[in-house]
Amino acid sequence: MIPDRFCQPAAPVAPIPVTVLTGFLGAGKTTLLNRLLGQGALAGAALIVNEFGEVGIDGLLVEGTGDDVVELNDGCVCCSVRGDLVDALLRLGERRPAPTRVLVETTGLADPTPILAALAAHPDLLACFRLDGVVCVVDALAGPEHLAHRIEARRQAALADRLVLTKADLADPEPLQQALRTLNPGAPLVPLKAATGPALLDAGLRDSRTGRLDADRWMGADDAHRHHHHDHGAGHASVRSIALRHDGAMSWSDVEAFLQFASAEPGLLRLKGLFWLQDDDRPLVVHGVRGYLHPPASLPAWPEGAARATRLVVIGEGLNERRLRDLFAAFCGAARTDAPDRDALRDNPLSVAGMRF
Ligand SMILES: Nc1nc2c(ncn2[C@@H]2O[C@H](COP(=O)(O)OP(=O)(O)OP(=O)(O)O)[C@@H](O)[C@H]2O)c(=O)[nH]1
Repeated sequence: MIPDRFCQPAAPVAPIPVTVLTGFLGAGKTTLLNRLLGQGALAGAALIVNEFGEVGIDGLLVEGTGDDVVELNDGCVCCSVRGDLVDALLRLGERRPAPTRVLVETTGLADPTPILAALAAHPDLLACFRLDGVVCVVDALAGPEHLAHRIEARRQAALADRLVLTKADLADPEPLQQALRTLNPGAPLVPLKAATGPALLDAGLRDSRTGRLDADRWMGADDAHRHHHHDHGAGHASVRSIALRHDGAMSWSDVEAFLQFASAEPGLLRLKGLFWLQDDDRPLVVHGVRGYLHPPASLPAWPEGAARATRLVVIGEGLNERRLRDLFAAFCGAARTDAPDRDALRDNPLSVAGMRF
């Protein structure tokens, strides 16, 4: 059984979903934001717009939002103004009526991971907010170049739950689509013209409008493709996502041990997954950012229509895919002949280091 400390009681007030909108410089984040505002998809939402420079230009470009735009200028949310971001979120959390959603637009150079880490680990933020998803805007014109040469651009795209493709009118989008399929095959790719609230928001495990659990939306539906994905572009493939799946139930101690090893993997940026446990018919949701593992939480039941299976997505930089797969296989009881099994790993945790590189 899972220790009680991991079973979270139902929150008395529904946490406010937070969407992180990211994308490299000039990719079209503000354009997308204005499109969503024009459609009314962000009614009742509050926006936090971050940009470099003392004068908040983006705040002026966001149309018709009145008081609900908080500008964080002169720094980047992922580093110098992270404290300001936390303060801005906490103030929004105290507002009554509470915003229906908060959308944080990052600067084009931001690494979204520290923002996700703050949402996962800051106790006051955890009480009011939940990360709904990361939307990343990528442009067909400059995107392939940025993905090839800028680590920030690759991080943003790899961490995304939804990718929005812009400037397909200016350049053939095929090279960009190919690069994204390698980097993050699980995230749906939505053309700007088709970008709507339903296509981009509510990317979390629970649909905020219906309260329904939807594992496919959360994990990215293209599981099969990702499962069989191999590293094609060795030169620039250092940031990427890896999917793991096991169709049998696992013991809690195996899950715990696997998570301990996996969250210590160098280069880990994000880990999300559902575990099927032997002694518990409720799925266990796990969410990790960098080395921090959010306390696993049991859902009341399996999402309707979802097959019972353990499914994980691991996103990271320079991840050792082979070692991760071997670790996962070991704790699923399916160790490969030339890799240590779960008992060997438990007896001698250092043997992880000895696994193939
Ligand atoms: N032709 C064309 N232009 C676009 C498209 N999407 C965005 N743009 C233009 O690209 C420029 C940059 O778009 P923004 O929305 O300001 O990009 P951003 O990501 O917010 O930019 P930064 O805040 O500087 O990082 C603007 O001139 C947009 O009008 C598109 O799909 N097609």
